Amino acid sequence: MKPTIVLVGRPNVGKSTLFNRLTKTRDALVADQPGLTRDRHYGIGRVGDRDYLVVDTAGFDPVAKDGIMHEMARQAEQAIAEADALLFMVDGRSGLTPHDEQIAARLRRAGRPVYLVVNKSEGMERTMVAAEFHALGLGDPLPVSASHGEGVKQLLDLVLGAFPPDVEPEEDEGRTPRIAIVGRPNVGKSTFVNSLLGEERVIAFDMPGTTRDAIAIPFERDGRHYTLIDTAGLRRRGKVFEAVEKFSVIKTLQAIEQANVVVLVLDASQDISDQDAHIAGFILEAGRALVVAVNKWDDVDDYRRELIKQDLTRKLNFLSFARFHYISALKGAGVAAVMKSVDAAYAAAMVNLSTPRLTRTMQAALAKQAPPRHGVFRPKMRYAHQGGNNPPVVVIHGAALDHVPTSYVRYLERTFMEAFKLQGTPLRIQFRTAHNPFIGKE
Ligand SMILES: Nc1nc2c(ncn2[C@@H]2O[C@H](COP(=O)(O)OP(=O)(O)OP(=O)(O)O)[C@@H](O)[C@H]2O)c(=O)[nH]1
Ligand SMILES: Nc1nc2c(ncn2[C@@H]2O[C@H](COP(=O)(O)OP(=O)(O)OP(=O)(O)O)[C@@H](O)[C@H]2O)c(=O)[nH]1
Repeated sequence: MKPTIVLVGRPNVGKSTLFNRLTKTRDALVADQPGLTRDRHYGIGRVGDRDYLVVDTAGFDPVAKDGIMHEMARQAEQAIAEADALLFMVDGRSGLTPHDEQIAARLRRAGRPVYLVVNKSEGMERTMVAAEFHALGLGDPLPVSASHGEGVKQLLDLVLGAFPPDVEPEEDEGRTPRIAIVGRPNVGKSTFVNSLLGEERVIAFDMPGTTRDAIAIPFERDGRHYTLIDTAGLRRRGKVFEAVEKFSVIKTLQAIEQANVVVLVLDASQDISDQDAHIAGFILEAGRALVVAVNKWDDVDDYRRELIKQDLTRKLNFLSFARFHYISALKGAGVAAVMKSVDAAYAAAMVNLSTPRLTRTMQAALAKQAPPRHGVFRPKMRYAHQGGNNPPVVVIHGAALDHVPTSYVRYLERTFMEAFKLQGTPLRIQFRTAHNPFIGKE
């Protein structure tokens, strides 16, 4: 499970600046997807081989009692409650303020590890910066400069060092697909889960409750085994499951990270919102296989159906690798079709691609359309092999591969996906440039 790091501090101390630095996307090519807008408050980060989630509680103000400030405070409270580590940011240039003291008082009661981060401390004497903030009683002040990047690596090492290493579960053949059903509030997730699990067998359903891990519900459908990653603390009441917790972005993101296949539920009776697009963006960034279920199809007329299809094309074009289904969870219509696509997407995400076939496919693509020259360099691609699953990673070896344009990478992605008939999973390409002086010479 990825640790969740939550940034707290009064306005203007540099939270967004640190957030941006901590979530510089792990994969620059993903960030280049047309139409993908990143959420400004929730992000995925990586240092070395460790992933983590970052939440920026911009606007957190424990003093605000009403209006929009109150709503933001409520969201910040939820984030604090779900945090694994809290980074309390203060401003080393303006010094300690009463507002800082109020926030500190709140955080001392949070029952979570708090790191006191003194920002804007570039060019300042370390002991000087730290001195006055010691008074907050939150341990050693940690000087950083978010805008210059100083001290950020050390901070991350300290914070992440407190968590056990994240061991990815072995993806052997005997494993069952892990599925997460996600979507914004009220789109019909619980209804979908009930339709899915209702008449099917739920195998031994125990709830640990105390572990950090999300609850997993094993079930069987048409003779196949799956594990449902729960996003909202589903509890069984009689024959149906219902959510016992409010919608949680953090739990949604963690479920996405832990799943093999994500079912993104959308509401056909509403326009695609920023929140839908942000959740979709995370699924892509996390590299998860995906099936989109456009729900409440029973509730909309032909005109509305046409509109929602246009809206989907316009706003979620970057999900074109996924299969879309138009369903009614309430009537159970389309749920079986969604599960067929889940199976196909899982198979695609876990595919084994042989080196000779990958290399042949790559060579055919090169023959059809060569990568463009970059200055005096002509990229040379020698061979390809598979570098991972979920998503499948194709590693291409060669020379002068640093400047292959995004459009060409997309062309290669499409070529591999079509050649191997991969449906429902994104595919990543990585380049390895050999530093052998003889490679790349004509
Ligand atoms: N000198 C210096 N300035 C910084 C540093 N980090 C951020 N700033 C500046 O501080 C100002 C506020 O930064 P933001 O990241 O927007 O602060 P914030 O805490 O997100 O503010 P809110 O969104 O209002 O909560 C900006 O002008 C930044 O350029 C730093 O390390 N050193
Ligand atoms: N017409 C119609 N209504 C539906 C359908 N699916 C769900 N609903 C209704 O939409 C509302 C929300 O459904 P839920 O399943 O509770 O939605 P949710 O996404 O789990 O909501 P949260 O728990 O708030 O995240 C309920 O009133 C459902 O009856 C559908 O296929 N058609």
